[in-house]
Amino acid sequence: MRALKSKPAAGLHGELTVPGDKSISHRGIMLGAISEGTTTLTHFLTSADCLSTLAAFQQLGVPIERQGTTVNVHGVGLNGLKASSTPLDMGNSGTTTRLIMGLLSGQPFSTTLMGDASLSKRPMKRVSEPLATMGADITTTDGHLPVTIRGQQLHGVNYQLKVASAQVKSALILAALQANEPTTLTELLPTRDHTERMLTAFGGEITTADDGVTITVQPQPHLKGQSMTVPGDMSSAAFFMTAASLVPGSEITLKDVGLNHTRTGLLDILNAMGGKISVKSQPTNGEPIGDLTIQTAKLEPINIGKEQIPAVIDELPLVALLAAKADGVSRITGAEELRVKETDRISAIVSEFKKLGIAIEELPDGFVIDGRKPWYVVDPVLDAHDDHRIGMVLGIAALLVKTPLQLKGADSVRISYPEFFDDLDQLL
Ligand SMILES: O=C(O)C1=C[C@@H](OP(=O)(O)O)[C@@H](O)[C@H](O)C1
Ligand SMILES: C=C(OP(=O)(O)O)C(=O)O
Repeated sequence: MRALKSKPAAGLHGELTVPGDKSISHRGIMLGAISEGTTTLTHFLTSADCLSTLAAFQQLGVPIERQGTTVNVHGVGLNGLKASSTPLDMGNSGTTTRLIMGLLSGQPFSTTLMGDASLSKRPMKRVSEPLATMGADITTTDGHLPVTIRGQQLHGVNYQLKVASAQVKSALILAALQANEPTTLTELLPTRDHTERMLTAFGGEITTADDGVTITVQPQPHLKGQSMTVPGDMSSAAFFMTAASLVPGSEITLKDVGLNHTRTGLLDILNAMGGKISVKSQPTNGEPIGDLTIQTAKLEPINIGKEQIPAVIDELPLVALLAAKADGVSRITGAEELRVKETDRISAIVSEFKKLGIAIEELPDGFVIDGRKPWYVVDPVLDAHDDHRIGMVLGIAALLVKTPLQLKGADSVRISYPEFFDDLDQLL
């Protein structure tokens, strides 16, 4: 149980560089592993999820060294991975599991993947079924982990995705590299495009049509290792963007945050709600980055629907918190994907917010929140539901009440942001 900091007298102040992006850190290891030559990643995210990816590739025979947040991946090429004699442990990481399923579908050996209790409840058929259309041979346990992948020669397909998911898309892209002909994927909505951008940088041939959702991947067994600095994770910066917007008297600057447009939904939402944010973009030749300065603002309510969800999927618990202090009723719909994350995030947010007396109503695919109703603490013991993002949003919510609150499962922050509570303290 962790005692959470309650309402700070003087708001949040100061400058912070948040840890590296989780999605990009995972992909850096994976693309580095299947490339020729060394890939150096600086500002790599050393959270439990990314370390699950790092350990899995070591087990597949890839030499990888890490010193702090610098990682050297000595690529073995697409034909150099080795079978693991024991199952690969995916820990808590959906991204590791689904992307590896795509990659290993085309390898000349079998692999079994397992994971923790939360990951073992998450759906895997969304990946195994589309991969099967390419000739993959994957057995799941009732659609869940453990999963066994028996590598096959894959063929190219023309496939329409059934969920708006960057993990499913990326699994198919990694499989398509190993197919005997090109693959065309059509997304339901554009989702984060780090795999596409990074694959291009590593020498792959992948194009996205002007419609933003049709992606063509050429088979490409030869990729070349790259050096890259991982941008700060927008999904981690989001906690402090929300805190500074809501806690009176705040002004903070977040340095070198990734500003890829497929990830900046929270920035757009905060702007639409009347948030005070200034963005100083920096020139880069890779992923866009910049510094964000955020001041406290009086917020208007917002309506968010399905089209806006992918660019803010991991920040929706924070959108709920912003709505819980906005001057009116906000409605978030089209977010049923939240039910299949580390926990059912819709039900977790509703039950934890109700402990704070927040006027929130659960919908099958989102929530309705009346920010005009005053909060009152009904139960001071909050629960992270074994979900890092729920734990962190509750750590921010505590800054908005005077009553001391406790958090069960605060250790869950290790999954994406081990230094979260220390970094928050720095700004208080
Ligand atoms: O591709 C990725 O790196 C991720 C994609 C998203 O998941 P889905 O693809 O399941 O939406 C996101 O929620 C997750 O945190 C990371
Ligand atoms: C859903 C998340 O990650 P993953 O799917 O990789 O477990 C997340 O980080 O919020």
